[in-house]
Order: sequence, then structure tokens, then C-alpha cells
Amino acid sequence: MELNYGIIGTGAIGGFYGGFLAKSGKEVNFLFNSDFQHVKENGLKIDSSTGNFHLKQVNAYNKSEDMPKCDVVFVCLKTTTNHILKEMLPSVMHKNSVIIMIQNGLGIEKKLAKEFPDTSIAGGLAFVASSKIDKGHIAHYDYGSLTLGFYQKANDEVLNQVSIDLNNAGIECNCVEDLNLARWKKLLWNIPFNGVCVVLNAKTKELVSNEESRKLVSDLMYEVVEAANHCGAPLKTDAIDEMIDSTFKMKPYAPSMKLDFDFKRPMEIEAIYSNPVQEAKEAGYDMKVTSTIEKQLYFIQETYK
Ligand SMILES: NC(=O)C1=CN([C@@H]2O[C@H](COP(=O)(O)OP(=O)(O)OC[C@H]3O[C@@H](n4cnc5c(N)ncnc54)[C@H](OP(=O)(O)O)[C@@H]3O)[C@@H](O)[C@H]2O)C=CC1
Ligand SMILES: CC(C)(CO)C(=O)C(=O)O
Repeated sequence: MELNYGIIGTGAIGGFYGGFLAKSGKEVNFLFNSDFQHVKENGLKIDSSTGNFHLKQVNAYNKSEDMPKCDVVFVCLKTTTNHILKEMLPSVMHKNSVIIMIQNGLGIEKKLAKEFPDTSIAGGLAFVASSKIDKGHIAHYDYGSLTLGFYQKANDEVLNQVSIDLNNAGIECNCVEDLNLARWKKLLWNIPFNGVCVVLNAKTKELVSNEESRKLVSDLMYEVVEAANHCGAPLKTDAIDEMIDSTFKMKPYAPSMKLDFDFKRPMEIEAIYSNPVQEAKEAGYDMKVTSTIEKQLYFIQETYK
């Protein structure tokens, strides 16, 4: 099956996955924001740990209305910008389009499904370290795999083809049955590290090197496991020590929320903290430590103004 792709939000994630697909010969239509003119004139550069490349001809757009209809749409905006999707998505969708929300956090597909109840909606969990370092210029530092799973109106044939296309493009991609479990698994890393790196103004290595902050990370991880189980995601505690040890072995890393904080951009507090806290609460579990970090993050974000 030949699929064409649309990328809504061509930054670190959209530029990385979309860039690899385009390099492999797939039709990829990219929606740009501030980089549009630059990319029109200079193309899109990807510096990857697996080899650098430069896409000189890019299907670049600055308005979704100008884009062709796409079989598969990767939403790679920050979740803080998702309110624009209601207006933006219809022009890139046909009746069988599959929308894949490649974003961190929880409750993202649920929110979109309220606006698009008849659309095929999937989620994507990106295990990658990348960032936009300049106009039309993405740096990929490490990892790269993508996990996909349906939220509503499953179309397994299309999702499997996306996975094949990505694998052919050099990206490790797998499809899972349980998107809720996959999202909670990702939160097991994001909840302790994304926010605590902001609150303590530290990188990952510092958090796991200090006895007190390592304990905080571990407490948060145990809380995430408990919350996940209350929310129907059978997450286990086995992975916790190994996850902390592997983060210790990683190069010191600033998670995406820490970069947002450093550049005074809105942080994804709602998707990564408030939604899990709320879902756990509705399932009868109080994520006490997580909601303390959540409140501190909202306080810090207020100080931007
Ligand atoms: N970066 C990473 O390593 C990882 C990120 N994630 C998650 O992936 C998601 C995307 O993050 P990331 O790629 O890092 O974020 P970026 O900020 O790098 O990319 C978002 C892109 O959306 C664009 N955008 C913003 N508003 C609009 C608009 N109105 N119209 C069109 N485009 C718009 C931005 O434009 P402009 O270029 O002008 O800013 C930017 O290029 C987040 O949920 C994040 O948590 C998950 C795993 C790892
Ligand atoms: C786990 C990690 C670091 C990359 O996959 C991430 O999700 C982030 O930076 O927000």
C-alpha cells in the first residue's frame, strides 16, 4: 500500500521522522511555522547520529489549507498548541485518513476524539532525543524508535504500513495493541525526569547522581506504576531500577520540558502531569508526589511573565 504523509508541526520530532520518510522516497508534506521561507529556499537539514543528510526539495507549506489530503497525518506539535487542530486538520484529511499524535503525555487522543469522533486516531511514543537547533535544521542525538497504537477506529493495515515505511526509512517502529499501556510506560520516564529537571534546574545525570533526588525520581516512578495499574495499564515495578541505572549511564540530558523552560516556552504540564493526575484520581488513586511537582511547574511557568 502506498501512503502519503502529512506532518503538522515540523520541529524536532516532525522534522526527524518526516525527514527520514522523505529521504526514503515517500511523499511527505510538511507544515512549517516560522521556518517556512527558509526551508522553501534552503531545504531541511537533519544531523543524525546515524548520518547527516540535506533534503533540498521539500514539500513545504505554511498553511494547512494549501496541503494535499494525506493518508497519514503525524501531529508533532507541542501539546500546548493542540487547540489549533480543530481548524487545521479537516483540510488535510480524507475520510480514511489516520491521524497519529506523536506527542508526550496522556489524554491527548481522548481530547482530539471529542472533536473528531469519526476519525481514525492513533498515538505515537517517540523514544528519541532530538531538537531543532536552527531554522530548518534538526539535530538527532540518540535513540529514535517509535511505538504506535490505535485509540479509536483502528485501521491496522495502515498502521502496519506506516511501521514498514518507517523501518524501510531506517527508523525502528513497532505497533502495539494497548496504547494506554504504552503511554503510561513512557510516562514512567517523563514524569520523574521532565518536570524534576525543571524544578531542580538540573540535567538527568545530576538527578540520578544525588541520593536525595534519586530517591525522588524513584518515588515518582513507583507512583506512576501504581497510577497506571489503577488506570488499567498493567505496568510493573521491575523496570524502575534498570531505568534509573540506564539514565545514570546516559550522557547528561535535558528533556524536552527542560529545553522549553530554558527557552521560556510553554511547558507541556497539562499532558505530562495534569492529565495523568486527573485520570488516576478518577480511578481512585491520588498521585501525591506527582501533583506536587505539577503545582511547582505551574508556579514556575507563571514566573515567565
Ligand atoms: N524533542 C524530543 O526529543 C522529544 C519530543 N517528544 C514530544 O514530541 C512532541 C513534539 O515536540 P518537539 O518536536 O520537540 O517540539 P518542537 O517545538 O521542536 O516542534 C513543534 C513544531 O511545531 C511548530 N508549530 C507551532 N505552532 C504551529 C502552528 N500554529 N502551525 C504550524 N506549526 C506550528 C513549531 O514551529 P517553530 O519551528 O516556529 O517553533 C515547531 O517547529 C512533544 O509532545 C514532545 O514532548 C517526545 C520525545 C522526544
Ligand atoms: C524520553 C525523552 C527524553 C526522549 O525520548 C523524552 O521524551 C523527552 O525529552 O521529553
